[in-house]
Amino acid sequence: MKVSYNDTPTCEKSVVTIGAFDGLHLGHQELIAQSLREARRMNVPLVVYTFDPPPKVFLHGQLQLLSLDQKITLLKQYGVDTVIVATFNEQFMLRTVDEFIQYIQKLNPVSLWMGDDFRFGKNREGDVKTLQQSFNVQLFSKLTCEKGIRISSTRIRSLFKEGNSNKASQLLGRVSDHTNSKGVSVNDHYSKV
Ligand SMILES: Cc1cc2nc3c(=O)[nH]c(=O)nc-3n(C[C@H](O)[C@H](O)[C@H](O)COP(=O)(O)O)c2cc1C
Ligand SMILES: Nc1ncnc2c1ncn2[C@@H]1O[C@H](COP(=O)(O)OP(=O)(O)OP(=O)(O)O)[C@@H](O)[C@H]1O
Repeated sequence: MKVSYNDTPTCEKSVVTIGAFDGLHLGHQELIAQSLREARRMNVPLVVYTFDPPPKVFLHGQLQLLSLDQKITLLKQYGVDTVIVATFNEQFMLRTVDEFIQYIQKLNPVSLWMGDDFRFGKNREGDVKTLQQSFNVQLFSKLTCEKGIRISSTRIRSLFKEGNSNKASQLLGRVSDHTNSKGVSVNDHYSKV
């Protein structure tokens, strides 16, 4: 797997998915598995474009579920071909919708895979409709738990804060414990992924 930091390589063709993917929970895993199936069907690489730190960690000081190294290790295990890591900071946030679209265009995506709530660009001005003007966007239905509640990084962070690491681990699809004071994950066991 290739990892590219703060640089968007040029691809002849690709399938792309974009997001913070903090925790790489069961919903993220489904989205990546579906994107990977499509990439294999089209015989093109799967590119995951992600942010470090996750925007909600940078902007709102939320608990970080996975370090960058852990996220990269898992993405490799899932069979992703290329990961692009964008350092998320004040400077990156100023990039406009058009600038970001130009970066993604370098990947020549045959399709972009994401949930319908994806936002991007300065002041979060871009959304899925904006992307649809330039790309073939495949919207992915949100995976829910058995009670019908959407699985999200936010929900998993809350579960850890409540001390419910069993339920959090269930939604992550692997055993994980967040017991240190900085909220950086410890004791992650990848064997179940
Ligand atoms: C080029 C770019 C600029 C962004 N600028 C902002 C911003 O000004 N304010 C903000 O709250 N989020 C900003 N974001 C973060 C997005 O709102 C969002 O968190 C990110 O695209 C990840 O999507 P996800 O949270 O669905 O994984 C920006 C994202 C990108 C790609
Ligand atoms: N439960 C889910 N099922 C399928 N796709 C999901 C699910 N949750 C998020 N996604 C998708 O994964 C990509 C990355 O999402 P993101 O990193 O914002 O996850 P999140 O769980 O919504 O995080 P947060 O709760 O911090 O907003 C987006 O395209 C998003 O729509």
